[in-house]
Amino acid sequence: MTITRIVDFPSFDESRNGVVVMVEPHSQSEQMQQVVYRILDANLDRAREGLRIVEEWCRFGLNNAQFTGECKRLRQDIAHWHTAELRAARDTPGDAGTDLTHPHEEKRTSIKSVLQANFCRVQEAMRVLEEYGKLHDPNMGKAFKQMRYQVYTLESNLLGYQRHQLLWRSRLYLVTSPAENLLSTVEAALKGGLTLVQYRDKTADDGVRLEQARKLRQLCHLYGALFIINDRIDLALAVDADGVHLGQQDMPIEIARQLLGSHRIVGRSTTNAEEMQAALAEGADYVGVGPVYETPTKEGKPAAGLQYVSYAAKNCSIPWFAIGGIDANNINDVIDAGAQRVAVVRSLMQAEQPTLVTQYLLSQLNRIKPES
Ligand SMILES: Cc1ncc(COP(=O)(O)OP(=O)(O)O)c(N)n1
Ligand SMILES: Cc1ncsc1CCOP(=O)(O)O
Ligand SMILES: [Mg+2]
Repeated sequence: MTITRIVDFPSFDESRNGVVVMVEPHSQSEQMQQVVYRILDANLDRAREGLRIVEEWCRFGLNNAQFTGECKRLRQDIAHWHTAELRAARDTPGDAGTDLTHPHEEKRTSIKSVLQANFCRVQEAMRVLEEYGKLHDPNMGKAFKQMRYQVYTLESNLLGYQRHQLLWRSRLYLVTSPAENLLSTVEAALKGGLTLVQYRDKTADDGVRLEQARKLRQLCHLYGALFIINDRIDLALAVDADGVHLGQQDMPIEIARQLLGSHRIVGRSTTNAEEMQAALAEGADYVGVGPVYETPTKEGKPAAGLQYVSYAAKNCSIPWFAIGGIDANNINDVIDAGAQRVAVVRSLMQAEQPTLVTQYLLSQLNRIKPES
């Protein structure tokens, strides 16, 4: 081991595999400045790279000029701070952190997890830039604080946008009923192409509901499907669901919005024209239309009939799902009355082969041209 000079920062001595490094006779403050520059340089790169990854999805995946533009502008703002002075401090071979990866970095299961990980990376880097930036230039701390909040807003807007896009694309909606094989049935339907699931259990204890909702949310997100909770805003928040479904006897939409914000989905049941107009005026994201036929799943509730389906087809400007007694035998009658989307309970929950039934129902619904 060669020791030329004891420096003021022990970490400098230990930074290269235990070998004490030759240190130029810099002053303590010059050495400290180099360390800060290296931190800033590394985190400026990290923030720009993370944003670039998000930007590529906004551009090629979503084809969305607004989100792409926001990512690009943020990258340019970051680049403005990446001066030659900071770049000159780079010392990649001497950086003990370059080989370190987290197991999660190797394993991303969906676009969503790629985006989440990279938003997190950008936000962390910006927090570092905010704190260490203050030592370099007082304006740098302020600038990165603002940018970090802009990134939080971008993330939340992007998530909300993707949720609503998927809602509009969804043609089939599974509303669950209590079952021993709840998870495997839902998974089988997801394998058939289902993209929208509502957890509905009117009798279980909250502990059970919480556990099942958590598992279902994870499962749905693994398959890229939306996960909605029936009736309970608190449960939707507790499990970070994509939204809530509220009936006429449940919470007002306005309260749901206050609690869930605009990025989560709020659905409303409607049985007649008046309820539909109210749901539209109150800002529902989608409505249930039915029961189309009488059904044991909603014992005692009179059928609204196919006339109401036709009314919805002519008058509803948001996604709407015909519900109640719909199965593989009568789905084409419902489609002929004007439905482009349907919700079912028994047809899938009691199916022997939920994957095949999902595929069949979707094949019928996908024959209809999407609304312009
Ligand atoms: C998609 C969809 N439409 C209607 C309903 C019924 O909701 P609600 O009237 O609140 O009755 P319950 O489901 O709570 O018994 C629904 N759940 N989903
Ligand atoms: C929850 C609900 N709301 C109106 S009809 C209905 C139940 C539909 O169940 P099924 O598809 O088994 O007839
Ligand atoms: Mg309800």
